[in-house]
Amino acid sequence: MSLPEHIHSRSPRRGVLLVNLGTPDAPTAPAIRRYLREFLSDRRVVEFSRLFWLPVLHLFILPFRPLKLKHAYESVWTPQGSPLLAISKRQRAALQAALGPEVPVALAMRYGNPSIADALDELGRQDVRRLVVLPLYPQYSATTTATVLDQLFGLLRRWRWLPELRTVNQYHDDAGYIDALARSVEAHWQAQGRGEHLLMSFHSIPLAYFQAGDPYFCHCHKTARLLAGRLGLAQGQWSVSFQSRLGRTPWLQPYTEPQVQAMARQGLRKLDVICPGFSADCLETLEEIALRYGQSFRQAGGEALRYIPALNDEPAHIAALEALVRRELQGWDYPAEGAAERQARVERAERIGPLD
Ligand SMILES: C=CC1=C(C)c2cc3[nH]c(cc4nc(cc5[nH]c(cc1n2)c(C)c5CCC(=O)O)C(CCC(=O)O)=C4C)c(C)c3C=C
Ligand SMILES: [Fe+2]
Ligand SMILES: [Fe+2]
Repeated sequence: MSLPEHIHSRSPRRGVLLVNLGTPDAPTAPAIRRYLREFLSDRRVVEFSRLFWLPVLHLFILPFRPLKLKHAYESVWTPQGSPLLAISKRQRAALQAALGPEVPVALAMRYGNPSIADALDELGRQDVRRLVVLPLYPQYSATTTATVLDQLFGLLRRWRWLPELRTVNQYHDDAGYIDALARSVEAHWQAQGRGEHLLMSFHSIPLAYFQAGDPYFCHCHKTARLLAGRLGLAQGQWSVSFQSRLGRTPWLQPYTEPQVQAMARQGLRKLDVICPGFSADCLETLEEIALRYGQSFRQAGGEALRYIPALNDEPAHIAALEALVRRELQGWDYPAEGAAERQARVERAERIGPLD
């Protein structure tokens, strides 16, 4: 007897959810304030006791920081909006093209818009029942990857019929990712000549989080080692630093800005800087590194800090993301079993018998 066709021939629809950090809706103080309020109220990001932190946030940060950040955001804003969102949309479209229309790809931001809630609804409407979630953070951190998953699982608590889920935890040592980084450095060297040193700058996190077990610092160093190896760089030709710290507690070191200044003072003229932890260019790369630290480097006597763009929607990057997603999708892609295979399996189970 054979089973009716529909029982084994149609498998549930698969889909992909890309998630990045998020960015304000506009380069204005109110929009930046809304964004920072959501971001900096996240307990995964700021672990201080709420009793201490909420008054500090609402009295000392939210009234002032948006006014300062407004100019920074204005300096990088594009006709398509915030660079982070504009680039993320291109990444989504490119990955959608690579995977084909059978596997819908949605984009969400952990803070701000488009929200994870909206993206989940969109995937639900497309009848997706098997979902691969790819947070666009190559190095795992509780402050980034984990909070994306917290938010996702929190939203799903209200769903009756949960989708099957696979989550990509990190891809800091993935061959396709390292290869895409190496190609982008080589393309930069081709176009502008080789700098005297390659600085790999990652977003910092509070030192206490590392000491409590966050693997982020180790992931950053492994990415850097693999990239240097792939580029054939010798010791002294490359180094690692950490940028974008906030507040007064110690964060992962060495800090990028003093590092860049020290290199200029030691006589370095042309410095190449790459930020491998940022899958898309954003305020922290375009304004902080390229503009601000570029200036600090020149003021300290350097000639040029050459920022190497993030992987963005480079074909090698999209190919790497596609491979990560396909690896997860493949487990759901098993071929339907024929009658003979099923019979063989039943006989094998009978030979083993009940193990009482
Ligand atoms: C206060 C704590 C913060 C932690 C911890 C943190 C970790 C972290 N952030 C990124 C990636 C990005 N951060 C960006 C901006 C940004 N980050 C923080 C604070 C922390 N980040 C703030 C307050 C801001 C806003 C800007 C500012 O106030 O300086 C961005 C850019 C957003 C954009 O709009 O372009 C990214 C991307 C990572 C990867 C990370 C930990 C590993
Ligand atoms: Fe950040
Ligand atoms: Fe910053």
